[in-house]
Amino acid sequence: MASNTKLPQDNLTRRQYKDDVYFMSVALMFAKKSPDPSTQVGACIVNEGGEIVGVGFNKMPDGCEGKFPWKHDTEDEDPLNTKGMYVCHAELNAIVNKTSVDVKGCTIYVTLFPCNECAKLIVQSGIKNVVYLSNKHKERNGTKAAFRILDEASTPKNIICRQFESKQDVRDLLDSIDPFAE
Ligand SMILES: O=c1[nH]c(=O)n([C@H]2C[C@H](O)[C@@H](COP(=O)(O)O)O2)cc1CO
Repeated sequence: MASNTKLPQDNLTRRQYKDDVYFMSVALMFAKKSPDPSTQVGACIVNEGGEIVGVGFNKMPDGCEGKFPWKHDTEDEDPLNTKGMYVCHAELNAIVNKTSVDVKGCTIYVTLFPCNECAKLIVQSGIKNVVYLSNKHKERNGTKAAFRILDEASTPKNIICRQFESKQDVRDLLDSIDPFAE
């Protein structure tokens, strides 16, 4: 990215902006590992020193792969036959897979705006920044409740939640990778 390029989000430093592009790219790559046939979500947690301390994607609980349906709740009226009851969200997996003692003060990059359950986890774990890409489920009550949780918690806990706006820079970064370059 040329140094005179206008930052898409004016309140970000150039360093923060570049970090956003790198870490959202990591979250997107992990999303590709998700077996969910309809929505693959990835999350990447970064500490205040700029180190990745957790990654995750949405998947069934360990040992339960292939044992529960990937059906959406619109496809079966019995909730027990739908994925929502069983799937572990990307944020949960990233938090429980952490390589550090805790994730206090960290930033979570997530490819989809968190649901209410993940918003609770994020707040309780001490994560300070949430950077999300898509908000395709904004009409869902879970998403609306998550907004409320993050918003209300932001005053005492200083949580900052913002949308990632640099999709083209992620494409450019990933396109520029040549694993065989000398
Ligand atoms: O924050 C999230 N993190 C996350 O991993 N997910 C997962 C759960 C499901 O596997 C999938 C959502 O599926 P769908 O878009 O078909 O409702 O994304 C969903 C959300 C928010 O809804």
